[in-house]
Amino acid sequence: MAGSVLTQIYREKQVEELAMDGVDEIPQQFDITIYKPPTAIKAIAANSNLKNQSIPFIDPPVIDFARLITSNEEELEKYREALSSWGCFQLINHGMESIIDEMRKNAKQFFQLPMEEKLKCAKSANYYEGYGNDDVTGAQAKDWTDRLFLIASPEEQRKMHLWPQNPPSLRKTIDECTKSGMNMIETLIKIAAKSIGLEENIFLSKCGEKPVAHFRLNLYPPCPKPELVLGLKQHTDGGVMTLILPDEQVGGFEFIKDDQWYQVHPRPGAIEINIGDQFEVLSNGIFKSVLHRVVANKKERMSIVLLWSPDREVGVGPIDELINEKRPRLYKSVKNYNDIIIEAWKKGIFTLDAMKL
Ligand SMILES: O=C(O)CCC(=O)C(=O)O
Ligand SMILES: [Fe+2]
Repeated sequence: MAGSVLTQIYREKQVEELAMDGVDEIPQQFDITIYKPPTAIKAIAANSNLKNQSIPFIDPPVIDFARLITSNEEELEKYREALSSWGCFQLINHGMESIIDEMRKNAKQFFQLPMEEKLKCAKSANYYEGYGNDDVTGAQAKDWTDRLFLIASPEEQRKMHLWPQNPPSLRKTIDECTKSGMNMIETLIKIAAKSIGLEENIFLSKCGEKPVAHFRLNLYPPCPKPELVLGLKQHTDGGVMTLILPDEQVGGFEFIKDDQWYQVHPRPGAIEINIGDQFEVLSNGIFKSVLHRVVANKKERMSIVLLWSPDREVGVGPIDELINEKRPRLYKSVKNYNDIIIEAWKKGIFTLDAMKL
């Protein structure tokens, strides 16, 4: 294909190649001291100076899935607190251990392939799916990461030419991981409704027939000057819930709680779950979408992420049951939240701010 020949000749290097070149100086386009966060993000990230500040550790709530599904009162209370005050939690006893092992093995094998092989799935400049770095405008720094980003569900929306053929089991593993991850998230969404005294299908029934799952394999190559870059800039996830398989050896995930950044020690065996913007919108602000980022490191780090979003054709807004005199409607209703996310991501503004009435 002529397009791919051009990509081979003119393409920018992937972050992994910069890391392998052994660059001493961070290329300007990654340098967060040159490209400052846009205004909206500046206020909240005022205390986010990475150079001179050590970020305190915190352990987000640990939720036992096996206990949660039996409607154990204590677990439900912890879960409600995680959804409404933290925006993130760690899920244990989830039953996904073997597929997670398989997924991590396959993801690692993919990133270890020669660049030429990975570039068979290269993303194009103006569209997010495929293998490569993210798109930014001139106003912000690029993230120190290479990722494979795919729509994994519904099946008919998959773009198979962007799905790697190597390692040979990767496609099947992503498929299985998507199916069990989506089931898990849908169960968690039901229990979230029950935890605040609502009928269990109340949120899911507003998300349409064909929820969307985005799948991301993130590689954060070793960085010679981690204090000058971010692995992934501060953002909220746009969907309802996100399932993250963090690197169990190398930390880097940080999030904001009560206006303070915290870092998390990866907990072996746990799945990290984030609440996304559309759960905050559906719950009229009761559940909190968590602002988070990934810092860079001198060591390589890998994470695997599944983002669950409503059907694109469905308008998502606060549910009637959570709007009343005491809690007036906070957000408008929109379709195609993904388009809003991508535009906001490029401009560096918060998507939720664009949703406020
Ligand atoms: O790498 C991580 O731990 C988090 C990744 C993340 O926030 C994302 O892909 O949206
Ligand atoms: Fe995220």
